Amino acid sequence: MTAVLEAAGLTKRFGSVTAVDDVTFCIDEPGVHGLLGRNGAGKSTLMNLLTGQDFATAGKVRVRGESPLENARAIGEVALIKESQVYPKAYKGKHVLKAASWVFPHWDHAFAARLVDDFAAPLDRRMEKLSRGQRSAIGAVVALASRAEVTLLDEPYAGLDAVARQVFYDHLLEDFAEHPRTVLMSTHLIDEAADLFERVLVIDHGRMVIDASADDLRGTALRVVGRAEDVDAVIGSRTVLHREALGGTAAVTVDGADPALRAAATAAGLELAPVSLQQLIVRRTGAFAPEEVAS
Ligand SMILES: Nc1ncnc2c1ncn2[C@@H]1O[C@H](COP(=O)(O)OP(=O)(O)OP(=O)(O)O)[C@@H](O)[C@H]1O
Repeated sequence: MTAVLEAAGLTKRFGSVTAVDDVTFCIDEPGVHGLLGRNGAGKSTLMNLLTGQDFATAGKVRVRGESPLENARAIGEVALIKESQVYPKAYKGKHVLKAASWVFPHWDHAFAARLVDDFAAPLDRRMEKLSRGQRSAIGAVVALASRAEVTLLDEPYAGLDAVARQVFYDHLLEDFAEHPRTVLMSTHLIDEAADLFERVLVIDHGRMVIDASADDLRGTALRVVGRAEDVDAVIGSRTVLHREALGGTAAVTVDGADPALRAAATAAGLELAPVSLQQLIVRRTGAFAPEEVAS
């Protein structure tokens, strides 16, 4: 089966900055996936490479088995929605939607009209005059109504308020259920979007540091809370991702959530709590020191 998105040894350097560093991954099933990482980690650069908007310094990228740089036929099957999108000067929202309806063969006009209402997207004003949230609203309409087989969303709703973001999540899940496709979305609002993700790719200093199913990932860490001495005895030599201490009490996030740890913690009367995807990624990427990358 041909992979939908594939990168092998993908590298992009801008002078002395390695924005994407030897990244390899393969997505071969429809699903909504997260591309996460800190500011400057390389997410936008990776998305630009995946959509042929930039050239790789080294490595290979394939979208539905073909190079995005050479495959003009695939243009309507791959959508990249990004906050930094530049529009022709005279373009209004209605022009953006009209152009999108020409480019994307699966464009759904009725769905687009419903989305315009739900996001209160202004269609008759120039794009350059719109607020950040209004521009995001137009982007959200294109992201959803295009129904492109491969949809890359680079912080698509950065300007949207909480209500509009929830509208976006609801529409994405509902429409995805009826029209399965591959969606790769970058966001900094990890906890908010976490339930959407089947798989999570985390990039740090250009390197892919996590590529796992969201469920598996959540099960890889545990927070153990209680008397500091008891907590330390139970966690033993396991890797500590984070530690908070107050008086004699400690709350320790441990890398590893094996049954032995759970049993020992329960027997010691310690409190066990799951670690959210956001906490886990913050702990893992926070602990990823630049020296480790260089070595
Ligand atoms: N055109 C460019 N010229 C020089 N450096 C660049 C260019 N584009 C990106 N970079 C650098 O590459 C690195 C990765 O940037 P990128 O925009 O991909 O990060 P990001 O993960 O999308 O960040 P953010 O979450 O802040 O949007 C950064 O150090 C950035 O400064």
